[in-house]
Amino acid sequence: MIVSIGSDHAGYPLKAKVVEILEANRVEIIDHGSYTPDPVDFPDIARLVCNSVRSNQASRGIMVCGTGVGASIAANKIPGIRAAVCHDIHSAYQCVEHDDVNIMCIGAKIVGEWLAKDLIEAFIKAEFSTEEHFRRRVRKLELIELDSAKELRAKLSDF
Ligand SMILES: O=C(CO)[C@H](O)[C@H](O)COP(=O)(O)O
Repeated sequence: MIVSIGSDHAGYPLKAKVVEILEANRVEIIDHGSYTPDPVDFPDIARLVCNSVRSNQASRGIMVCGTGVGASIAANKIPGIRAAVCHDIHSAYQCVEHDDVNIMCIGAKIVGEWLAKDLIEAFIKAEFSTEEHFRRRVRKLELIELDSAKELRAKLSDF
C-alpha cells in the first residue's frame, strides 16, 4: 500500500510519528511536507496529498494540521476525495468500510502519538464494504460532486 502524507506547521511534529507508524506497518510513503516547522498553509499541502490520491500515485492519504478540521475542509473540495477527521478508532475504520474515505485527517493538538498509532493502523487496514447500500451512498456522494461541477460550469459559461 502507498500512502501520501502531509501536514502544516501545527501538524509537523506529529507527522514524524506518522512516518514512523507507517514504516512500521510496511507502508510506502509519499511525503508532501511540511519538511520544517515554518508556517505553511494547510490548503497548499492538502492539494498535493489529495492530487496524489486522485492520480492513483497513492491509494490513501493522511493529513495532519492543528485540529484536522482545516485539512478535511480543503481535501473535501477536491473531486474524488472523501476526507474525514478521525479522533476515535471506530470512525477511523468505519469511515473506510462505509464511506470509502480516502483521506484521514488528524489534529496534532488533539491526539497524542499513541492514539495516532491506533487511528492510522485502523485506517490503513480497513477496506470498503462490498455491501450494496454503502456503495449506493458513495455513488450518491459522487452525484452531488457532479451536480456541483455542472452548476459551476453553467455559471462560468456566462463569461
Ligand atoms: O488546525 C488548523 C486548521 O484547522 C491549523 O493547523 C491551524 O489553524 C494553524 O493555526 P496557526 O497558523 O495559528 O498555527
